[in-house]
Amino acid sequence: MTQELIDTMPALRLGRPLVVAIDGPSGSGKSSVSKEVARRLNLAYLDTGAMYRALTWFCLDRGTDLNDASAVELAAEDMPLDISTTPHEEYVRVDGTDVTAAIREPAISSAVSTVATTLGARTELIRRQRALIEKHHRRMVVEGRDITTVVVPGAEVRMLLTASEEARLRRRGIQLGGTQSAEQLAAQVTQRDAKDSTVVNFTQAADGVVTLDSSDLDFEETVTAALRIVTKVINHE
Ligand SMILES: Nc1ncnc2c1ncn2[C@@H]1O[C@H](COP(=O)(O)OP(=O)(O)O)[C@@H](O)[C@H]1O
Ligand SMILES: Nc1ccn([C@H]2C[C@H](O)[C@@H](COP(=O)(O)OP(=O)(O)O)O2)c(=O)n1
Repeated sequence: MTQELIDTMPALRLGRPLVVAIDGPSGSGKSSVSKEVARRLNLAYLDTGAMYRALTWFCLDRGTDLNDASAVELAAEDMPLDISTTPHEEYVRVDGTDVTAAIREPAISSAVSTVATTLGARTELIRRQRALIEKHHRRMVVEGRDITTVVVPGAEVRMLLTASEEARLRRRGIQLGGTQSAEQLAAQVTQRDAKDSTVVNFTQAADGVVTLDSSDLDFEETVTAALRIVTKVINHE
């Protein structure tokens, strides 16, 4: 299946730029699906949410007041961040400390929206995201909330991955090993999305952005549907 798809994509074989931008709400499957799409298409991969999470970890670690916008902006500029850009290995390091697991803790999930709604911090992280995309010669799957609209509006492929709220809460619950109550899950998914939506729109597809609703698809079906969208868009079908 993948090889057949790749054979129909001259843009992939010739090494031309191919940015696949994927946005969507929490629990829609962005990270897992984007990573698998990158693996199958042999592209680099960037999880921009992990950058906002790393900045939140950095601020909390050094005692920065998350409600002090200038301090958070300064922290964004100061943060020595080393993040994986391959779908084959996941790591996030801040000033040499491996924070890969720590940034997924509920404490970070509850604090990250405050950091992500600090506009100065966004400007700095977006600058770093664009630099990483250029470093990889614009051959990358990039996922987040504002990739299709702000970070790379000129991406070759732009996709909004959605799923019903019920599906997203269920998936996140399973992912966290059933450790979270319904209230905790709602705080980490629904309420966080509501707060994040105040600075970026990831609930409606912008012009030229293809919506993929994964509510009734399993993981493999979602990956296949995403690959079909890539093929279709770059082959101008
Ligand atoms: N289509 C799908 N059907 C069922 N589970 C899925 C699907 N897509 C993703 N998942 C699972 O849902 C969980 C949340 O996905 P994740 O990629 O972390 O979402 P996001 O990055 O959008 O928050 C993961 O455990 C993932 O394996
Ligand atoms: N491009 C992005 C990516 C993430 N964010 C924000 C929104 C989220 O609350 C946090 C963490 O993002 P992440 O993708 O890890 O969140 P989920 O695990 O999908 O719930 O960062 C953002 O504002 N812009």
